[in-house]
Amino acid sequence: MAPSLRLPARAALLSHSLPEPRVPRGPPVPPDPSLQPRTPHPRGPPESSRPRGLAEMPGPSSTAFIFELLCRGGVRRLHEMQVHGRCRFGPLWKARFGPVLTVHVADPALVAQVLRQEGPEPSRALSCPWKEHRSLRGVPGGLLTLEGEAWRGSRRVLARGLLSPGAAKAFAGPVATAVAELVARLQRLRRQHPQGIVPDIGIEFNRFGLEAISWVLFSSRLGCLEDTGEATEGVIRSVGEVLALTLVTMALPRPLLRLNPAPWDAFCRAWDQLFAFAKGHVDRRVAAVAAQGPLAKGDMCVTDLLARERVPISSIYGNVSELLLAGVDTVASTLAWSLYELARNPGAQAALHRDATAAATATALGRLPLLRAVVKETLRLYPVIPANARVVPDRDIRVGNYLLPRQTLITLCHYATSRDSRFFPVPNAFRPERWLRHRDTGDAPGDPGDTPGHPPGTGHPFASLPFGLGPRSCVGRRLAELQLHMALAQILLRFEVQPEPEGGHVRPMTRTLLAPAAPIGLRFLER
Ligand code: HEM
Repeated sequence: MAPSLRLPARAALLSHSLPEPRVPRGPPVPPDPSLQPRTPHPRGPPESSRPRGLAEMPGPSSTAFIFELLCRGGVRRLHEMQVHGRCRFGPLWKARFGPVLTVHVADPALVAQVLRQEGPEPSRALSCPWKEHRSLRGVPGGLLTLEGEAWRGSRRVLARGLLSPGAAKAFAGPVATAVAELVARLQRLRRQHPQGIVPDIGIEFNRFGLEAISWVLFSSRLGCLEDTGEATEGVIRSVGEVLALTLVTMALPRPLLRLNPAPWDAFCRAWDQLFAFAKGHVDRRVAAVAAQGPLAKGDMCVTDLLARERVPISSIYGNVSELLLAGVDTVASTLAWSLYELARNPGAQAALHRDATAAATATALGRLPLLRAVVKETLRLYPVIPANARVVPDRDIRVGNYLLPRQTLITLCHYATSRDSRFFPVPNAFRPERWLRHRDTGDAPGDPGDTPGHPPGTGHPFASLPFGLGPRSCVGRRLAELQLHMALAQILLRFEVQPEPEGGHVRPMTRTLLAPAAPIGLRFLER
């Protein structure tokens, strides 16, 4: 079990004493000019006694920022703009994203300050296109968009089903089947190519993500990984469109959006398709269970859990639609980046293959310290959610030298903090060993997962927070880690993975999530 998932413990951790940020130790940090903040503050910026107001905070002018976003492709480079913003303005700056003013926080100690002061019902946004879609259609949303008491009710049920210690066990069977189908598909695809190349592994991992999450949500076997699985491509496309259009619809000034409603219409259509798909499968499952009689606990999917708690059917639709969105590309991108890096780092791949071969059972496989370290390092370099958000609760809060008024939107710059050379020496290098202890014992207390993203000996506990933290953190974390660990281990047991000979360097791009900017092609050699 990943101890970091014990929610009450983590809530207590947040409200009382967070581990003091550690000053980086170890070898001197080679300078990385592109990533150096204007003023280095290993323990966070020093605070003056009288906090300043928002008006005094630095930041780009609104026109310059909008120009950068819309005319110079900045929406796709938002993650890089975090790094540039920190270099130019320091660890706190303000900018206008569309109609909304947001304060960027790009220092782990300041991220800790924000999270320490969030209330029991944290909010990520006052308004956003996803919420606008729900209110336009008059349908309830799910965990991603609900707030307050409604959020708390759904969160309680879903956390019990997805984050409790038994959750991973309950989903291990379906995930193992999906992994076996993925490996078989990779084998078929590699045989179709003279050099054993699969030209776009992202698509294959999207299919895997949808197959696994559909089983977990509604016990539906979709057959996404079979050769005839094209029927589900529409769902994958809809997820992609929602993600691609979210930031555009958010950043475009409202008058422009009214003049050219095409992006907004396409965005709503994509969400409608996801809701329709989810509704079909929820209805089918509810009818099947009604006909079949009471279920054993181990046979329950998320739809069953929500129905058992008498959650209204429209809220079940909203919740599973949003879980569907959250569960496909997140896992797929992380798998793609992990294999991309392992293909380019044959030493790490060979070490992981050695450990995986020696593991006697599937459980031992999932607990391999190096496997967990590979996933942590991948998520440090490519945090799926490069920027998270929080709304200041109903009172002003102090962050660094500034007093942020209630309801201010805060952008937590996770991409910038997780590539900060003060906390991760040679920050752009893939080095899973940063996360290993000398005598790493996997899941024992004190595992790096215990504190949020804290590599032993160097880092800062808030420098890499790929699943967020606190009561609003990722509810799918346990399921995601299960899928990532199982899929990576089985792929590496079966294949040696090499870069595509003609393939170049693939950069990340922001598409709401951080995704590969070009297809990742890899060569799979049978072991
Ligand atoms: C590598 C995979 C994943 C990563 C890195 C990831 C990351 C995140 C992050 C950073 C957040 C925001 C947390 C916060 O605000 O503190 C989040 C929220 C969420 N994630 Fe994930 N996620 C992943 C996979 C999944 C999966 C597989 C599911 C579905 C089962 C899922 C469902 C959700 C939901 C519903 C929320 C909103 C939680 C709430 O507001 O209460 N995620 N995720």
